Amino acid sequence: MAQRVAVSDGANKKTSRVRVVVRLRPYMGKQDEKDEGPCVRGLDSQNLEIINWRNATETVKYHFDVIHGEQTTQQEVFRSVKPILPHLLSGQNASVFAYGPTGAGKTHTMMGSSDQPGVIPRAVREVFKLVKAKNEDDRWDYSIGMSYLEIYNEKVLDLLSPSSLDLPIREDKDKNILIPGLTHTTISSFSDFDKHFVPASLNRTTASTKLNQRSSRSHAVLLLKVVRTQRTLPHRQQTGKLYLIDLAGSEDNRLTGNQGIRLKESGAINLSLFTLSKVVDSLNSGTAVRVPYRDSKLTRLLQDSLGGSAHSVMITNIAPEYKYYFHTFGALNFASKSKLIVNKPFTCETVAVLPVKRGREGHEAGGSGTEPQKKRQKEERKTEQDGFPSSAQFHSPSEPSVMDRLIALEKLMMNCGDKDKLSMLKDVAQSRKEIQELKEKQREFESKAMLFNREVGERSGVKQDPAFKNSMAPLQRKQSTATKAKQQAVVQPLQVAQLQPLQQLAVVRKQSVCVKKKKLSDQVEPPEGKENMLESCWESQLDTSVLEHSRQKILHILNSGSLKELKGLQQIGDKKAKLILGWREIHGHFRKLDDVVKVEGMMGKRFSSFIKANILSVMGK
Ligand SMILES: Nc1ncnc2c1ncn2[C@@H]1O[C@H](COP(=O)(O)OP(=O)(O)OP(=O)(O)O)[C@@H](O)[C@H]1O
Repeated sequence: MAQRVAVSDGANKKTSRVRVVVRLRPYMGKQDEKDEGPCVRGLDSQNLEIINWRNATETVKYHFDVIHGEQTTQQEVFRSVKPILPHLLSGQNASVFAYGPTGAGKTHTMMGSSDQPGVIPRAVREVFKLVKAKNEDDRWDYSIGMSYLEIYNEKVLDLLSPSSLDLPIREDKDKNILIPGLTHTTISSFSDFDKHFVPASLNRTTASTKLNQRSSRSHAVLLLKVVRTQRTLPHRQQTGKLYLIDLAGSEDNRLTGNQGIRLKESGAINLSLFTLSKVVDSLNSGTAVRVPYRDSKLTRLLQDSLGGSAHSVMITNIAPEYKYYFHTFGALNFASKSKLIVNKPFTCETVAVLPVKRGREGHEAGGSGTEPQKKRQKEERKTEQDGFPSSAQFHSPSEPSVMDRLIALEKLMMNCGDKDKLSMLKDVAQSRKEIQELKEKQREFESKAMLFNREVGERSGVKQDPAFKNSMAPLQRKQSTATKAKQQAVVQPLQVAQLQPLQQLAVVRKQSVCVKKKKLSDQVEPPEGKENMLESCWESQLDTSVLEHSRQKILHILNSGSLKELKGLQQIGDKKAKLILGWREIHGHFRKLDDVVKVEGMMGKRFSSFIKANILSVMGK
């Protein structure tokens, strides 16, 4: 039996945060989807941007430890994992897990194929290499063992012993997570590992869905244990555990076409991933009384590898296609939260009273030591101290209302119950439809604006947030070839003209009512007595297409303008601009200009005066 030794090594107190790596896979879908362009793209080795779902002219930018673009090789991805592996040899835990939507490349990243091996085979090979190097000049003996399990429908199944039933997850007095009855096999070389791993992987539950022909329906966890024992008395023993986890993908059943058993699996997958996000939330908040690890088998198992004792790397896999958009967005938000978690590595050490058993087959029998629970729980809740910004700061949209909207959406997605989440997904689908309609309107409006600009020989310019400036073309959805074929009209990119200052718009009026520019601004506040006449007939004197154009311009500012842009409208001060932003937060977009009456204080005369002042102002300028 091994006796536990308390570890009080000062060096072990240093914190280690979860490294977050994002991998964008290449296009896998149809040509049509490729023609639309990506909804997300890397900007450099640490930053990426994704289209803002509420306003396609904006993008949301994230900062991560590493961004691996579409062309990244398996070897390059492994470079993000390699540095944590040496910790195993000194009794510390480590974990690597792949997270992301179904079909985004998690299994490719973790398992890979024979010609493109993924993180798991590479990590195992590296651990053997490290041990070999140590063995030559060390005072310790090393042994490596493996376990392999899947969590399917909230059941823990032993992949090395497929006939076994659901296994319990236990915790020892030192908060080590154990699975009594789980096969633990000692392995002596990489080929020995391969011999067990390859057939066991075939036992994993997979099925075909609309999004992925071979979709993992379970979370697969490979556990690699490195035990080192001192050659001389007192035969100290240290155990380092490495979890390599290929999570099942987060799913949208409308996209996967799941029904029956697939739907049930999907429910279990989404629920456990949802719990994982709640755990991340609690760990980040630093105030949670209870981190809900126990709410799912997955989080229970990850307890000592996330926010616990391990060095962790999370690889977030994302896909470029628009159909993955909301899952990609969710995955990025989840990933940016994980950056805030602080792990406290520690050395897990025991004293070997009896000689170490080196049997080929065994069962996980007990824990190896950890530091006291209270101290660790306290440490788990601490947030990152290393100067990285919070998730809210990572979202760097160009103005606060957008950021608030994103945070609100994120909170809703993360905090609502499973049932609510489904209705939330419906809402999101509805919003998506509305965005599409709005975009159509915007395109129509922009092509008109372009036409006007050409007529008056004005040059159009694109307003761009300096923080987002780069040499790349703006990220925007293009029409797929199929849609293009259907549509006759020439559509200008969304960015053009949409964010132009009002001044740059052309003024086109009916010849009969052509009023000089200066006079127009006078008309905003008409002389007494003439107000009624102007109230009733000013609109009828204007060219209808110009009128409509101006209305659309104002509507666009109302729907997507920042606080500053809203305050640039006539008769909108700070308070009104905030009320408009607030209305947008709750209700979304104004469908038509007249909807602005729904904003507090914009009824009756105020409304007509607001409309008139702004239309005339747009035209006058
Ligand atoms: N970086 C990549 N390069 C080339 N092909 C890739 C890459 N990433 C993924 N693929 C391919 O995309 C498809 C889906 O990938 P994969 O099965 O790894 O997704 P997944 O995220 O594990 O999905 P699920 O959660 O449904 O299991 C596979 O055919 C895979 O080979």
